[in-house]
Amino acid sequence: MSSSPSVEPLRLLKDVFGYPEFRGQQEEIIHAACKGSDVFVLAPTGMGKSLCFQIPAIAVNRGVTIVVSPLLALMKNQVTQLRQKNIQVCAYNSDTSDDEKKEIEADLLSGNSELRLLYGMAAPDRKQSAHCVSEWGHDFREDYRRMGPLFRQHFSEVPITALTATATPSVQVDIIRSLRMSEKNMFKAIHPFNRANLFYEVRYSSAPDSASQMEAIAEYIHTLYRRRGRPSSGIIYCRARNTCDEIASHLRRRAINARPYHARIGRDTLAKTLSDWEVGGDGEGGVDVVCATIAFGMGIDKGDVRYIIHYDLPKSFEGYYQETGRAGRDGQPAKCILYYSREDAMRARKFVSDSYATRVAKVSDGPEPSQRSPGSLESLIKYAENATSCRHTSICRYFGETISDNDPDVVKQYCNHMCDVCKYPGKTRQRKTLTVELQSAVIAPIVKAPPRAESLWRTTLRGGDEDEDRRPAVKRNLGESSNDFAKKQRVEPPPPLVTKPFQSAYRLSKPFKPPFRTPLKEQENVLPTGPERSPSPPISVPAPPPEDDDVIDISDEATERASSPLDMADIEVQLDASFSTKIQVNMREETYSRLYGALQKIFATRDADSIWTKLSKKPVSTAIKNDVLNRCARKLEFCAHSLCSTEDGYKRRIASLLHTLSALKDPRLWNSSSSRNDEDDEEVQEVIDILKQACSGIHPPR
Ligand SMILES: Nc1ncnc2c1ncn2[C@@H]1O[C@H](COP(=O)(O)OP(=O)(O)OP(=O)(O)O)[C@@H](O)[C@H]1O
Repeated sequence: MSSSPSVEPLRLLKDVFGYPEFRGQQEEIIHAACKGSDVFVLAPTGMGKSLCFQIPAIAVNRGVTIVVSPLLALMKNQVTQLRQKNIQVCAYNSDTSDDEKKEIEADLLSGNSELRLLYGMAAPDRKQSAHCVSEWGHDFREDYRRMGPLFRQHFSEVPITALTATATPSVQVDIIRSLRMSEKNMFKAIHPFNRANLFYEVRYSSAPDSASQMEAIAEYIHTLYRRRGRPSSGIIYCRARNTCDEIASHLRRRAINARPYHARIGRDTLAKTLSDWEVGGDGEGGVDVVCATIAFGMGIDKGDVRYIIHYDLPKSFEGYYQETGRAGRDGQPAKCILYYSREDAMRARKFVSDSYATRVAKVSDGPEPSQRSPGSLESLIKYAENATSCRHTSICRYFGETISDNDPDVVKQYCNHMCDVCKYPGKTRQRKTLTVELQSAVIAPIVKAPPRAESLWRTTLRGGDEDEDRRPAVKRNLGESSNDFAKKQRVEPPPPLVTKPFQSAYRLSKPFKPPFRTPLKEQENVLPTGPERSPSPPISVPAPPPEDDDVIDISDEATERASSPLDMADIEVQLDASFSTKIQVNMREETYSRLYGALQKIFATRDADSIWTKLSKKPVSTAIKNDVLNRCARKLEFCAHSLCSTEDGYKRRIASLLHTLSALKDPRLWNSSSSRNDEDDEEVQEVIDILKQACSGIHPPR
C-alpha cells in the first residue's frame, strides 16, 4: 500500500510541531513510511522517534495509524500532546470509557475514519506494569510475537514501523522476525547510540552507606543550584520503592523540592507529581527532583532534565541507557551519575539471576531475553568497573557498534571529555583503585589474623578487578596527573571516598571467616546428608524500619534471649579483638547476642519445624539448630561490621537487620508465592540464604 503524503512532512514539522529541521534520519524515515515501506528505526533516546510515525500518520491523509505501545503513561502523554495540536487522536485501553470505545469502533468501521492515530496497548488485558518499562523485548515479547502473524494475516499490505532505542543486533533480528516485517520492502535506519551531550560518571564507593550517599546527592544538587543560580530538573533512580521515599524525604529536609514516584503510590498522586515535575526545575515552583523506580522511565520527555542519578545499579544495561536517556533531551549538557559498589552489584546479580530463569521459561522461540538478563547486568557491572575506557564508547559498543579505542580521533567523535574517564583519567582510576585498596587498608593495619583469613579476604576483594592496578600501599593523596587539575573543574567532583570494606560479605562465595572465636568447631556436627541448595522461596516485602529505629538500643537484648523457645546453648563467644577498632568490642558482642536472640524468635513460631525442613531438609537436633543460629548471627554481625565505617552506620545496618529478622517471624515470608521483583525483599532473602549457608556448613554437600 503506497501513498504519497498529502501534506509535506517538513511543513508539518515546522507548522504543527514547531521545529525548523529534521534530526538524524527523521526525514528519510518519514518519507519511507509515507511511501508504504516497512520501517525499522534504531535511534538513541531522545532522538525524536515519535515524530517518525506521527508525521506520516498526519501527512498521509488516508487510513488510520495504530500505535501499539507497552506503556499507558507514554500513550497518555502523546495523546494529550497531539490533541493540543488539534490532531485527531484517541487511546483505546483500560482507561477508555465504554462510550468512548463505542465511538472509536464506529469511527473505524465507517470506512472514512476521522482519526489520524489510535493508541493501543501491546497487551490490553494486562494492566500497565512498572516493570514493563524499557522491557518490551521481554515482558511483551510474547504479545508482540503473537501480534505479528495475526496482524499480517488480516492486514498483509499495511506497513509496519518498529522503533526502539535499545536493541542489540540479535534483538533487532528478532523484532523484525516477530513482527513479520517485510525484508524486501524495508527501510532500516540505524542511528549511532551515542548521546554526546550526556556526561557519564561512575561514583565508586566501597559499600553503599545510605546516609552519606543521600547527603552527597543533596550536596550535588545544592552545588548545581549555586552554579546555575536556579534549581535544575533531575531524576534519581532507585531499585527499591522504600529508597525512593527515603531519598525524597532526605532531600526535602535539605530544602530540595523532591517527590517519590513508584508503583505503591496512588495514581492521582503520581499524576500530580508528574505534572508538577514537568513544570519544575526552573525556580518557578513545581517539583525539581523525582526519586523514582523504573516506573518513571520510557516516555518521560522533559527537555531540560540536567541530571540523572542512579542511586544504585540498574538491573540491565538497557535500563541504564533508557534511564540516562531522560537527561538532556534539549541537546544541552546533562550529567548522569551512577553510584557503584560491589556490594550493590552482588545484590543486583542475585536478584537478576533469580528472576531471569522465570523470564527465559516464558520465551517460546527466538533468542533469550537480553534485557535484565545476567549478561546484560554483567556488562553494566563491567562498564562500571572499567575506569580506563571511555564511557560513551563502552555504551555504544554494548549495543553493537565497533569502535577502536586506540584512535583518539575516533574516541573524540564519541566523547569530547564528556565522561569521567576522559575528563579526569588519573582521578577516576585512582578513585576506583582506592576504593578497592582501601578495603585492604581498613583491614591490613589492624588484622593480625591467621594468614589464611587474610588471603581469603584479599582474594575475595580483588576478584573481578582484573583491569585495575594493584598497589600494595594505600595512598590517601588523590594526586592528579598534571592535566587533570589544569582547568578549573566545571562538574562537581564526586563525594569523598567511603573508607569501608568493599564487598558484600553476605555474598561471599567462599566460606565465611567469622571474627569470633567460638568453641563450636566448623563442620563438627555432620548430619547424614546435606540440604539441597534449592531456590529460595518467594517472599513479600517487609516494611522498612521506621527512622526512629535507625539507632538500635541494645539494652533489651536480655528480653530477646529470655523469650527464646530454644534451649539455648551457652555459647562462649570471643571476639577477635584485632578486627574491632571501628566498633567497640562489647558493642559487637551485644549486637551478636541480639541478633542471635532475634534469630531464635523466628523459630519460636508454630511454623518453626517447617522452616527448619525448608532450610535443612533433614531433622535437626537442638544443638545443631543452636549452632546454625550462632553461625548466622556471627555472619550477620560480621557483615554489618565489615560494611560500616562508623558506629552510626553499624547501628543503622543492625537496626535494619533486626527489623528483617523480626519480619521473618511471619510464615508468609517463607511461603509467599508472590514474585520477588522488588528490591525490598533482598535483605529478607539474604538472611534466608545465610541460614541455608549455615545449614550447609553443618551438612557439607558431598
Ligand atoms: N526535529 C526535531 N527538532 C527538535 N526537536 C525534536 C525534533 N524531533 C523531535 N524532537 C523533540 O525531541 C524530544 C524527544 O523526542 P521523542 O520523545 O520522540 O524521543 P524518542 O526518540 O522517542 O526518545 P526515547 O526513546 O528516549 O523515548 C521531544 O521533545 C521532541 O519533541
